[in-house]
Amino acid sequence: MYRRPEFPEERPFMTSGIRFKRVLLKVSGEALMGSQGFGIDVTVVDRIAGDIREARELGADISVVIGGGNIFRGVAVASKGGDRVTGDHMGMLATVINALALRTSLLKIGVESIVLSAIAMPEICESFSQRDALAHAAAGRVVIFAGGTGNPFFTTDSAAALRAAEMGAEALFKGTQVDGIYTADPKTDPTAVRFEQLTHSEVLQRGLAVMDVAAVALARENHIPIVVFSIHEKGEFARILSGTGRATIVTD
Ligand SMILES: Nc1ncnc2c1ncn2[C@@H]1O[C@H](COP(=O)(O)OP(=O)(O)O)[C@@H](O)[C@H]1O
Ligand SMILES: O=c1ccn([C@@H]2O[C@H](COP(=O)(O)OP(=O)(O)O)[C@@H](O)[C@H]2O)c(=O)[nH]1
Repeated sequence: MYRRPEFPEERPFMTSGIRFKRVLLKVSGEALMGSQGFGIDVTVVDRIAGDIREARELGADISVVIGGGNIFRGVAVASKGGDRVTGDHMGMLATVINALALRTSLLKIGVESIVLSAIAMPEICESFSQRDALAHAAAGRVVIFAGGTGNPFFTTDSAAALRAAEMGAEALFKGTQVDGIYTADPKTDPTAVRFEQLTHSEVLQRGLAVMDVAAVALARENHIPIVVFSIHEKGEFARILSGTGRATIVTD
């Protein structure tokens, strides 16, 4: 039977009325490029950092897994006949660049945070261990997980489900380009209809491709709800935590 790990110094549950106290936020890499089409738009990163601060002020403990799609995806190498593993290594390095940008934006607004990378690069940031991650979270820091799972052939969605389980998160928030899960990809199918609520099994059975299968299966196994929402809407993260806001919630 899976048991949620406890923080070393568990803080009392705040009576702030939020839906989830301990949250893992997955931030899409693609979202960070804003309208530029590539790389990092600092104004977007600053805005997302502000959203994280706002959610913390509601009483939520937040940790973050950050994507890398604004800079590099491994499939881009593989699709041109290159080596997938090398491409994935490049993609994982991209997530570290994004993590450093987010930490910079959080520090600017007075939110203490730390980058823990699944790939050791001690001159740049700390290396991931569950023990350290829990200790930093207990000390009130926003833990930013970089480097995905540290393994090729995975995605940062899978890393988000993995870290959510390791952190004992009560929910995995996927902040992405769309405001929920639809019957089909709303970017390509204008007739797609949005769901308010689904089960993990329904997401998998219907082949709803907003998140990869491995990530949804891992969240299902560990009974972690998934909340899909638009990372582009300022303040939406806090609104959903408060019980309003627009999202699709995936539960057991
Ligand atoms: N059934 C669906 N409902 C919602 N979005 C979907 C669906 N199928 C595909 N998508 C697409 O999945 C995208 C999110 O996945 P992905 O590109 O991996 O995002 P991220 O960069 O946030 O990890 C959405 O932007 C959307 O275009
Ligand atoms: O555990 C992981 C996580 C990510 N990646 C690589 O890093 C890239 C960027 O991550 P992702 O595509 O998940 O970023 P996002 O879609 O969230 O921007 C991926 O395409 C993979 O090449 C990987 O190899 N292993």
